[in-house]
Amino acid sequence: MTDPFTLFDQWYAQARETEINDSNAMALATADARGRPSVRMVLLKGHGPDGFVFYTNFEGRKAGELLVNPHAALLFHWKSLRRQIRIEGAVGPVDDAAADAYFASRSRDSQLGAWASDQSRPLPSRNIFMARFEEASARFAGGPVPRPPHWSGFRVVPERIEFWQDREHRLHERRLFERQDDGWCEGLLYP
Ligand SMILES: Cc1cc2nc3c(=O)[nH]c(=O)nc-3n(C[C@H](O)[C@H](O)[C@H](O)COP(=O)(O)O)c2cc1C
Ligand code: PXP
Repeated sequence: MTDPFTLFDQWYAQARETEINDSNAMALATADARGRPSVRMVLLKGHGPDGFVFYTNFEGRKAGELLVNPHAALLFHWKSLRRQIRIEGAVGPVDDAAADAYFASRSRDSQLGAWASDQSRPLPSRNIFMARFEEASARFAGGPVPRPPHWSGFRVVPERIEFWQDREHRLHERRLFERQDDGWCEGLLYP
C-alpha cells in the first residue's frame, strides 16, 4: 500500500511543474461554533506526516472559527493536471519556533503588512491601511521586523486524504486514505 504522503509528494511535485502560479494554493474550509461553513484560499507552507501548514492572522475570521471548532478541510485543485486532493482533519497551532522561522523568511514588506493588517475586520479606507503600514515601517526602521504575536501558523493533521484523478466520460478515479491506528487504510470510491 502506498502511503498518502508519498503520493501527495509525487502529485505536488508534478503540480509545481505544470501550474502557472500558486501550485501551493489550497482552499481552506472552516466552520463556526454553529457549524456554518466558510471557505477561502491559503498557501501551503509546509507538509509531511505531521500535517499541512499555512500561516495567517490569529485574530481574523478563519482563526476565530478554528479556535472554537478546531477541524478543517483543505482542497487542492490542479486544473492542468485535472486532479484534486481533499484533506480533512483536526487543527492546531504550529510551535513558536516554526512560526518565527517562517515569518523571518518572508519579505520585509510582507512582514510589515502582517503588523498593519487587522485581518477580516472592517477597513474604513485604503489610506488608513497604508498609513498603518508606514507606521509599522517607521517603528521597526533599522532593525528586523519581529513576528506579531497575533500571526502564526495552523497545522491540519489529516485523518482522511482523497486523491481524485479525472478520467474520460466522468469515470474518474478516487483513492481514499483513512487514518487507522498507527497507519493508513486505502480504498476506492465510486466517482
Ligand atoms: C491564492 C491565495 C492565497 C492566499 N494565501 C493566504 C494565506 O496563506 N494566509 C492568509 O492569511 N490569507 C491568504 N489569502 C487571503 C485569504 O484568502 C483571505 O482573504 C484572508 O486570509 C482572510 O480570510 P478570513 O477572513 O476568512 O480569515 C490568500 C488568498 C489567495 C487568493
Ligand atoms: N497572509 C496573507 C494575507 C496572504 O495573502 C498570503 C498569501 O497570499 C499569505 C499570508 C501567505 O503567503 P506568504 O507568506 O508567501 O506571503
